[in-house]
Amino acid sequence: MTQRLAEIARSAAYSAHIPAADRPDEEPAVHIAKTLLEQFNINEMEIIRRMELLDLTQRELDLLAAQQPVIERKLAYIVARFYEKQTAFDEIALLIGDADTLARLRAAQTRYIQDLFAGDYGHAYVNGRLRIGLVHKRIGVEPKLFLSAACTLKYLLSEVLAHEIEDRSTLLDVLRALDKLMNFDNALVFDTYIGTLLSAMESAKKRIETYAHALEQKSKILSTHAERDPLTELYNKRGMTMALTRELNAAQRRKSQVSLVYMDVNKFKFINDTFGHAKGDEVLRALGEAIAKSCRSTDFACRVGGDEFCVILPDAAPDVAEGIAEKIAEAFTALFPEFSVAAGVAGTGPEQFMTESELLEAADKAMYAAKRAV
Ligand SMILES: Nc1nc2c(ncn2[C@@H]2O[C@H](COP(=O)(O)OP(=O)(O)OP(=O)(O)O)[C@@H](O)[C@H]2O)c(=O)[nH]1
Repeated sequence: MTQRLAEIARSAAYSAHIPAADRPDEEPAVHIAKTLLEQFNINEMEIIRRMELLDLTQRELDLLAAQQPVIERKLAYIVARFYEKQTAFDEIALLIGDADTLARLRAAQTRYIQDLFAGDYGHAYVNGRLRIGLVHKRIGVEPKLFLSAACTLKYLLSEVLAHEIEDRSTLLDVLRALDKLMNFDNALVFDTYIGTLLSAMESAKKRIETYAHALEQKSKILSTHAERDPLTELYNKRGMTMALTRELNAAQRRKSQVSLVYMDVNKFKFINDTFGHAKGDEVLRALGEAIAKSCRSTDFACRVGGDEFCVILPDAAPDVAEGIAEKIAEAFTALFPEFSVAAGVAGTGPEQFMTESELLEAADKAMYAAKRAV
Protein backbone atom coordinates (compact mmCIF):
# COMPACT_ATOMS: atom_id res chain seq x y z
CA MET A 1 0.00 0.00 0.00
CA THR A 2 1.38 3.44 -0.86
CA GLN A 3 2.12 6.11 1.72
CA ARG A 4 -1.06 8.21 1.24
CA LEU A 5 -3.37 5.18 1.14
CA ALA A 6 -1.57 3.79 4.22
CA GLU A 7 -2.20 7.08 6.05
CA ILE A 8 -5.91 6.90 5.23
CA ALA A 9 -6.02 3.28 6.45
CA ARG A 10 -4.30 4.19 9.73
CA SER A 11 -6.76 6.98 10.45
CA ALA A 12 -9.70 4.62 9.66
CA ALA A 13 -8.32 1.98 12.01
CA TYR A 14 -7.85 4.66 14.69
CA SER A 15 -11.43 5.92 14.51
CA ALA A 16 -12.79 2.36 14.43
CA HIS A 17 -10.83 1.64 17.63
CA ILE A 18 -12.53 4.39 19.70
CA PRO A 19 -16.03 3.51 21.01
CA ALA A 20 -18.69 5.39 19.02
CA ALA A 21 -19.94 7.32 22.05
CA ASP A 22 -16.43 8.71 22.76
CA ARG A 23 -15.82 9.92 19.25
CA PRO A 24 -16.19 13.70 19.36
CA ASP A 25 -17.53 14.00 15.80
CA GLU A 26 -20.06 11.18 16.12
CA GLU A 27 -23.48 12.57 15.11
CA PRO A 28 -26.82 11.38 16.49
CA ALA A 29 -28.77 9.03 14.20
CA VAL A 30 -30.85 11.88 12.77
CA HIS A 31 -30.60 11.81 8.97
CA ILE A 32 -30.21 15.55 8.53
CA ALA A 33 -27.45 15.73 11.16
CA LYS A 34 -25.29 13.27 9.19
CA THR A 35 -22.79 14.21 6.50
CA LEU A 36 -23.25 12.65 3.07
CA LEU A 37 -20.25 10.42 3.78
CA GLU A 38 -21.95 9.11 6.92
CA GLN A 39 -25.32 8.72 5.24
CA PHE A 40 -23.76 6.57 2.54
CA ASN A 41 -21.41 4.73 4.93
CA ILE A 42 -18.30 5.92 3.17
CA ASN A 43 -15.35 5.97 5.51
CA GLU A 44 -11.64 5.88 4.81
CA MET A 45 -11.59 2.10 4.48
CA GLU A 46 -14.40 2.26 1.95
CA ILE A 47 -12.54 4.89 -0.09
CA ILE A 48 -9.47 2.63 -0.16
CA ARG A 49 -11.59 -0.40 -1.10
CA ARG A 50 -13.19 1.47 -3.98
CA MET A 51 -9.79 2.54 -5.28
CA GLU A 52 -8.49 -1.03 -4.95
CA LEU A 53 -11.48 -2.34 -6.90
CA LEU A 54 -10.53 -0.04 -9.77
CA ASP A 55 -6.83 -0.82 -9.32
CA LEU A 56 -6.26 2.90 -8.87
CA THR A 57 -2.88 3.28 -7.23
CA GLN A 58 -1.21 6.14 -5.37
CA ARG A 59 1.34 6.31 -8.20
CA GLU A 60 -1.47 6.98 -10.64
CA LEU A 61 -3.02 9.58 -8.37
CA ASP A 62 0.37 11.30 -8.09
CA LEU A 63 0.72 11.15 -11.86
CA LEU A 64 -2.62 12.95 -12.26
CA ALA A 65 -1.61 15.56 -9.69
CA ALA A 66 1.56 16.18 -11.71
CA GLN A 67 -0.58 17.32 -14.66
CA GLN A 68 -2.11 20.17 -12.65
CA PRO A 69 -0.06 22.98 -14.31
CA VAL A 70 -1.03 21.78 -17.81
CA ILE A 71 -4.71 21.53 -16.92
CA GLU A 72 -4.67 24.87 -15.09
CA ARG A 73 -3.33 26.57 -18.22
CA LYS A 74 -6.05 25.05 -20.40
CA LEU A 75 -8.85 25.24 -17.84
CA ALA A 76 -10.84 28.08 -19.43
CA TYR A 77 -10.62 26.41 -22.85
CA ILE A 78 -11.76 23.02 -21.49
CA VAL A 79 -14.76 24.50 -19.66
CA ALA A 80 -15.78 26.63 -22.66
CA ARG A 81 -15.57 23.64 -25.06
CA PHE A 82 -17.39 21.43 -22.57
CA TYR A 83 -20.45 23.71 -22.45
CA GLU A 84 -20.32 24.30 -26.20
CA LYS A 85 -20.64 20.55 -26.70
CA GLN A 86 -23.16 19.97 -23.93
CA THR A 87 -25.54 22.79 -24.86
CA ALA A 88 -25.59 21.49 -28.45
CA PHE A 89 -27.98 18.85 -27.06
CA ASP A 90 -31.46 20.40 -26.83
CA GLU A 91 -32.49 18.50 -23.72
CA ILE A 92 -29.33 19.61 -21.86
CA ALA A 93 -29.74 23.23 -22.97
CA LEU A 94 -33.34 23.08 -21.80
CA LEU A 95 -32.31 21.65 -18.45
CA ILE A 96 -29.71 24.37 -17.87
CA GLY A 97 -32.33 26.92 -18.79
CA ASP A 98 -30.73 30.33 -18.14
CA ALA A 99 -27.45 32.28 -18.12
CA ASP A 100 -27.20 32.41 -14.30
CA THR A 101 -27.50 28.64 -14.00
CA LEU A 102 -24.95 28.22 -16.79
CA ALA A 103 -22.52 30.51 -14.93
CA ARG A 104 -23.01 28.51 -11.71
CA LEU A 105 -22.47 25.25 -13.56
CA ARG A 106 -19.32 26.60 -15.23
CA ALA A 107 -17.90 27.50 -11.81
CA ALA A 108 -18.78 24.04 -10.41
CA GLN A 109 -17.28 22.29 -13.43
CA THR A 110 -14.10 24.38 -13.17
CA ARG A 111 -13.77 23.31 -9.52
CA TYR A 112 -14.33 19.66 -10.43
CA ILE A 113 -11.61 19.71 -13.10
CA GLN A 114 -9.23 21.37 -10.61
CA ASP A 115 -10.15 18.71 -8.00
CA LEU A 116 -9.35 15.92 -10.47
CA PHE A 117 -5.74 17.08 -10.65
CA ALA A 118 -5.33 18.58 -7.15
CA GLY A 119 -3.75 15.46 -5.61
CA ASP A 120 -6.12 15.22 -2.62
CA TYR A 121 -8.62 12.39 -3.03
CA GLY A 122 -9.75 12.02 0.56
CA HIS A 123 -12.91 13.01 2.45
CA ALA A 124 -13.53 16.41 0.90
CA TYR A 125 -13.06 15.05 -2.61
CA VAL A 126 -15.48 12.14 -2.06
CA ASN A 127 -18.01 14.41 -0.35
CA GLY A 128 -17.94 16.68 -3.42
CA ARG A 129 -18.75 13.72 -5.72
CA LEU A 130 -21.59 12.54 -3.47
CA ARG A 131 -23.02 16.05 -3.49
CA ILE A 132 -23.04 16.01 -7.30
CA GLY A 133 -25.21 12.86 -7.23
CA LEU A 134 -27.56 14.49 -4.74
CA VAL A 135 -27.90 17.70 -6.75
CA HIS A 136 -28.42 15.78 -10.01
CA LYS A 137 -31.23 13.76 -8.43
CA ARG A 138 -32.83 16.89 -6.95
CA ILE A 139 -32.85 18.83 -10.19
CA GLY A 140 -33.88 15.76 -12.18
CA VAL A 141 -30.79 15.15 -14.32
CA GLU A 142 -31.15 11.60 -15.56
CA PRO A 143 -28.12 9.26 -15.39
CA LYS A 144 -27.86 9.20 -19.21
CA LEU A 145 -27.35 12.99 -19.25
CA PHE A 146 -24.86 12.83 -16.42
CA LEU A 147 -22.90 10.13 -18.29
CA SER A 148 -23.00 12.21 -21.46
CA ALA A 149 -21.39 15.10 -19.53
CA ALA A 150 -18.79 12.78 -17.97
CA CYS A 151 -17.92 11.40 -21.41
CA THR A 152 -17.61 14.84 -22.96
CA LEU A 153 -15.33 15.99 -20.16
CA LYS A 154 -13.11 12.90 -20.36
CA TYR A 155 -12.77 13.33 -24.09
CA LEU A 156 -11.76 17.02 -23.74
CA LEU A 157 -9.28 16.32 -20.94
CA SER A 158 -7.76 13.44 -22.93
CA GLU A 159 -7.45 15.69 -25.96
CA VAL A 160 -5.64 18.40 -24.00
CA LEU A 161 -3.38 15.89 -22.22
CA ALA A 162 -2.55 14.18 -25.52
CA HIS A 163 -1.54 17.54 -26.93
CA GLU A 164 0.60 18.48 -23.94
CA ILE A 165 2.31 15.20 -22.95
CA GLU A 166 4.95 14.19 -25.46
CA ASP A 167 6.03 10.89 -23.97
CA ARG A 168 3.56 8.29 -25.24
CA SER A 169 4.01 5.88 -22.35
CA THR A 170 3.44 8.65 -19.76
CA LEU A 171 0.40 9.83 -21.72
CA LEU A 172 -1.11 6.34 -21.67
CA ASP A 173 -0.49 6.06 -17.92
CA VAL A 174 -2.11 9.47 -17.29
CA LEU A 175 -5.13 8.63 -19.44
CA ARG A 176 -5.58 5.27 -17.71
CA ALA A 177 -5.37 6.97 -14.30
CA LEU A 178 -7.86 9.62 -15.39
CA ASP A 179 -10.24 6.94 -16.62
CA LYS A 180 -10.05 5.11 -13.29
CA LEU A 181 -10.50 8.26 -11.19
CA MET A 182 -13.51 9.35 -13.23
CA ASN A 183 -15.01 5.87 -12.82
CA PHE A 184 -14.39 6.16 -9.07
CA ASP A 185 -16.26 9.50 -9.17
CA ASN A 186 -19.14 8.17 -11.27
CA ALA A 187 -19.72 5.26 -8.89
CA LEU A 188 -20.02 7.76 -6.01
CA VAL A 189 -22.41 9.95 -8.01
CA PHE A 190 -24.61 6.95 -8.83
CA ASP A 191 -24.56 5.75 -5.22
CA THR A 192 -25.99 9.07 -4.01
CA TYR A 193 -28.39 9.22 -6.94
CA ILE A 194 -29.78 5.76 -6.19
CA GLY A 195 -29.67 6.32 -2.42
CA THR A 196 -31.68 9.53 -2.73
CA LEU A 197 -34.14 7.75 -5.02
CA LEU A 198 -34.53 4.95 -2.45
CA SER A 199 -35.10 7.33 0.45
CA ALA A 200 -37.71 9.22 -1.61
CA MET A 201 -39.43 5.87 -2.23
CA GLU A 202 -39.14 4.99 1.45
CA SER A 203 -40.77 8.23 2.53
CA ALA A 204 -43.50 7.84 -0.14
CA LYS A 205 -44.12 4.33 1.23
CA LYS A 206 -44.41 5.72 4.77
CA ARG A 207 -46.88 8.37 3.58
CA ILE A 208 -48.98 5.71 1.83
CA GLU A 209 -48.95 3.53 4.96
CA THR A 210 -50.13 6.45 7.10
CA TYR A 211 -52.84 7.24 4.56
CA ALA A 212 -53.94 3.57 4.39
CA HIS A 213 -54.11 3.44 8.20
CA ALA A 214 -56.27 6.60 8.28
CA LEU A 215 -58.53 5.11 5.59
CA GLU A 216 -58.84 1.87 7.55
CA GLN A 217 -59.84 3.81 10.68
CA LYS A 218 -62.35 5.83 8.68
CA SER A 219 -63.89 2.75 7.10
CA LYS A 220 -64.16 1.13 10.56
CA ILE A 221 -66.04 4.21 11.79
CA LEU A 222 -68.25 4.16 8.68
CA SER A 223 -69.09 0.49 9.01
CA THR A 224 -69.89 1.04 12.71
CA HIS A 225 -72.25 3.83 11.65
CA ALA A 226 -73.82 1.53 9.06
CA GLU A 227 -74.78 -0.88 11.86
CA ARG A 228 -76.12 1.73 14.30
CA ASP A 229 -79.41 3.54 14.70
CA PRO A 230 -78.69 7.27 14.97
CA LEU A 231 -81.60 8.06 17.34
CA THR A 232 -80.87 5.50 20.09
CA GLU A 233 -77.31 4.47 19.13
CA LEU A 234 -78.41 0.83 19.45
CA TYR A 235 -77.77 -1.68 16.62
CA ASN A 236 -80.09 -1.08 13.66
CA LYS A 237 -81.78 -3.84 11.65
CA ARG A 238 -78.60 -4.53 9.67
CA GLY A 239 -76.49 -4.73 12.85
CA MET A 240 -79.13 -6.92 14.50
CA THR A 241 -79.26 -9.35 11.54
CA MET A 242 -75.47 -9.67 11.47
CA ALA A 243 -75.24 -10.21 15.23
CA LEU A 244 -78.10 -12.73 15.25
CA THR A 245 -76.53 -14.81 12.43
CA ARG A 246 -73.16 -14.76 14.19
CA GLU A 247 -74.58 -15.68 17.59
CA LEU A 248 -76.77 -18.50 16.24
CA ASN A 249 -73.75 -20.00 14.46
CA ALA A 250 -71.62 -19.71 17.60
CA ALA A 251 -74.40 -21.26 19.74
CA GLN A 252 -74.65 -24.24 17.38
CA ARG A 253 -70.89 -24.77 17.66
CA ARG A 254 -70.93 -24.43 21.46
CA LYS A 255 -74.29 -26.23 21.86
CA SER A 256 -75.69 -23.33 23.87
CA GLN A 257 -78.91 -21.32 23.82
CA VAL A 258 -79.81 -17.99 22.28
CA SER A 259 -82.83 -16.02 23.46
CA LEU A 260 -84.50 -13.02 21.96
CA VAL A 261 -86.63 -10.29 23.54
CA TYR A 262 -88.87 -8.44 21.11
CA MET A 263 -90.66 -5.30 22.31
CA ASP A 264 -92.49 -2.18 21.21
CA VAL A 265 -94.19 0.81 22.76
CA ASN A 266 -97.92 0.36 23.19
CA LYS A 267 -99.96 2.88 21.22
CA PHE A 268 -96.89 4.70 20.02
CA LYS A 269 -98.78 6.21 17.12
CA PHE A 270 -101.11 7.80 19.67
CA ILE A 271 -98.13 9.27 21.56
CA ASN A 272 -96.78 10.76 18.36
CA ASP A 273 -100.15 12.09 17.27
CA THR A 274 -101.08 13.52 20.68
CA PHE A 275 -97.78 14.85 22.04
CA GLY A 276 -95.84 15.38 18.83
CA HIS A 277 -92.99 13.64 17.05
CA ALA A 278 -90.34 15.15 19.35
CA LYS A 279 -91.99 13.57 22.37
CA GLY A 280 -92.16 10.30 20.39
CA ASP A 281 -88.41 10.52 19.79
CA GLU A 282 -87.79 11.20 23.47
CA VAL A 283 -89.79 8.08 24.38
CA LEU A 284 -87.83 5.97 21.86
CA ARG A 285 -84.50 7.27 23.18
CA ALA A 286 -85.57 6.55 26.78
CA LEU A 287 -86.59 3.01 25.90
CA GLY A 288 -83.27 2.55 24.10
CA GLU A 289 -81.40 3.67 27.23
CA ALA A 290 -83.51 1.39 29.44
CA ILE A 291 -82.68 -1.56 27.18
CA ALA A 292 -78.96 -0.76 27.02
CA LYS A 293 -78.78 -0.44 30.83
CA SER A 294 -80.68 -3.67 31.46
CA CYS A 295 -78.57 -6.04 29.38
CA ARG A 296 -75.06 -7.47 29.65
CA SER A 297 -72.11 -6.31 27.55
CA THR A 298 -72.33 -9.57 25.59
CA ASP A 299 -75.98 -8.93 24.66
CA PHE A 300 -77.05 -6.98 21.58
CA ALA A 301 -79.58 -4.19 22.10
CA CYS A 302 -81.22 -3.25 18.81
CA ARG A 303 -83.85 -0.94 17.38
CA VAL A 304 -85.23 -2.83 14.39
CA GLY A 305 -87.49 -0.04 13.12
CA GLY A 306 -90.18 2.47 14.22
CA ASP A 307 -91.02 1.66 17.85
CA GLU A 308 -89.80 -1.95 17.64
CA PHE A 309 -86.77 -3.09 19.64
CA CYS A 310 -85.12 -6.40 20.33
CA VAL A 311 -82.37 -7.80 22.51
CA ILE A 312 -80.25 -10.79 21.46
CA LEU A 313 -79.09 -12.72 24.51
CA PRO A 314 -76.35 -15.28 23.79
CA ASP A 315 -75.96 -18.11 26.31
CA ALA A 316 -79.32 -17.24 27.91
CA ALA A 317 -82.43 -19.41 28.45
CA PRO A 318 -85.87 -17.85 27.69
CA ASP A 319 -86.63 -17.38 31.42
CA VAL A 320 -83.50 -15.19 31.75
CA ALA A 321 -84.78 -13.21 28.77
CA GLU A 322 -88.19 -12.84 30.47
CA GLY A 323 -86.43 -11.36 33.51
CA ILE A 324 -84.54 -8.86 31.30
CA ALA A 325 -87.76 -7.89 29.51
CA GLU A 326 -89.43 -7.19 32.86
CA LYS A 327 -86.46 -5.14 34.00
CA ILE A 328 -86.66 -3.02 30.83
CA ALA A 329 -90.41 -2.54 31.14
CA GLU A 330 -90.05 -1.42 34.75
CA ALA A 331 -87.26 1.01 33.91
CA PHE A 332 -89.38 2.44 31.08
CA THR A 333 -92.54 2.84 33.17
CA ALA A 334 -90.51 4.50 35.91
CA LEU A 335 -89.68 7.20 33.35
CA PHE A 336 -93.09 7.37 31.65
CA PRO A 337 -95.79 6.05 34.04
CA GLU A 338 -98.50 6.97 31.53
CA PHE A 339 -96.98 4.77 28.76
CA SER A 340 -96.17 1.06 28.56
CA VAL A 341 -94.24 -1.47 26.49
CA ALA A 342 -95.15 -4.93 25.28
CA ALA A 343 -92.54 -7.70 25.19
CA GLY A 344 -92.32 -11.22 23.83
CA VAL A 345 -89.55 -13.75 24.30
CA ALA A 346 -88.37 -16.75 22.28
CA GLY A 347 -85.37 -19.02 22.67
CA THR A 348 -83.55 -21.65 20.63
CA GLY A 349 -80.89 -24.33 21.20
CA PRO A 350 -78.96 -26.01 22.64
CA GLU A 351 -79.83 -29.08 20.50
CA GLN A 352 -82.36 -27.94 17.91
CA PHE A 353 -82.02 -24.51 16.35
CA MET A 354 -84.44 -22.14 14.65
CA THR A 355 -83.28 -19.96 11.79
CA GLU A 356 -82.87 -16.19 12.34
CA SER A 357 -86.26 -15.38 10.86
CA GLU A 358 -88.00 -18.21 12.74
CA LEU A 359 -86.60 -16.93 16.03
CA LEU A 360 -87.58 -13.33 15.22
CA GLU A 361 -91.04 -14.38 14.17
CA ALA A 362 -91.52 -16.45 17.35
CA ALA A 363 -90.50 -13.53 19.59
CA ASP A 364 -92.66 -11.12 17.56
CA LYS A 365 -95.65 -13.44 17.87
CA ALA A 366 -95.08 -13.74 21.65
CA MET A 367 -95.01 -9.94 21.85
CA TYR A 368 -98.33 -9.60 20.00
CA ALA A 369 -99.83 -12.25 22.23
CA ALA A 370 -98.71 -10.23 25.28
CA LYS A 371 -100.12 -7.03 23.69
CA ARG A 372 -103.49 -8.71 23.14
CA ALA A 373 -103.52 -9.99 26.69
CA VAL A 374 -103.33 -6.43 28.16
N1 LIG B 1 -91.31 9.86 16.83
C1 LIG B 1 -90.99 8.88 16.00
N2 LIG B 1 -91.96 8.11 15.46
C2 LIG B 1 -91.63 7.09 14.67
C3 LIG B 1 -90.31 6.84 14.31
N3 LIG B 1 -90.29 5.77 13.48
C4 LIG B 1 -91.59 5.36 13.30
N4 LIG B 1 -92.41 6.17 14.02
C5 LIG B 1 -93.84 6.09 14.15
O1 LIG B 1 -94.13 5.03 15.06
C6 LIG B 1 -95.46 4.69 14.84
C7 LIG B 1 -95.65 3.20 14.99
O2 LIG B 1 -97.01 2.95 14.93
P1 LIG B 1 -97.62 1.49 15.04
O3 LIG B 1 -96.68 0.56 14.28
O4 LIG B 1 -99.00 1.59 14.63
O5 LIG B 1 -97.46 1.16 16.54
P2 LIG B 1 -98.38 1.52 17.76
O6 LIG B 1 -99.09 2.80 17.56
O7 LIG B 1 -97.48 1.45 18.94
O8 LIG B 1 -99.39 0.35 17.74
P3 LIG B 1 -99.34 -0.91 18.65
O9 LIG B 1 -97.97 -1.48 18.47
O10 LIG B 1 -100.41 -1.80 18.13
O11 LIG B 1 -99.55 -0.45 20.03
C8 LIG B 1 -95.86 5.21 13.43
O12 LIG B 1 -96.76 6.30 13.62
C9 LIG B 1 -94.57 5.74 12.88
O13 LIG B 1 -94.76 6.90 12.10
C10 LIG B 1 -89.31 7.70 14.85
O14 LIG B 1 -88.10 7.55 14.62
N5 LIG B 1 -89.68 8.67 15.68
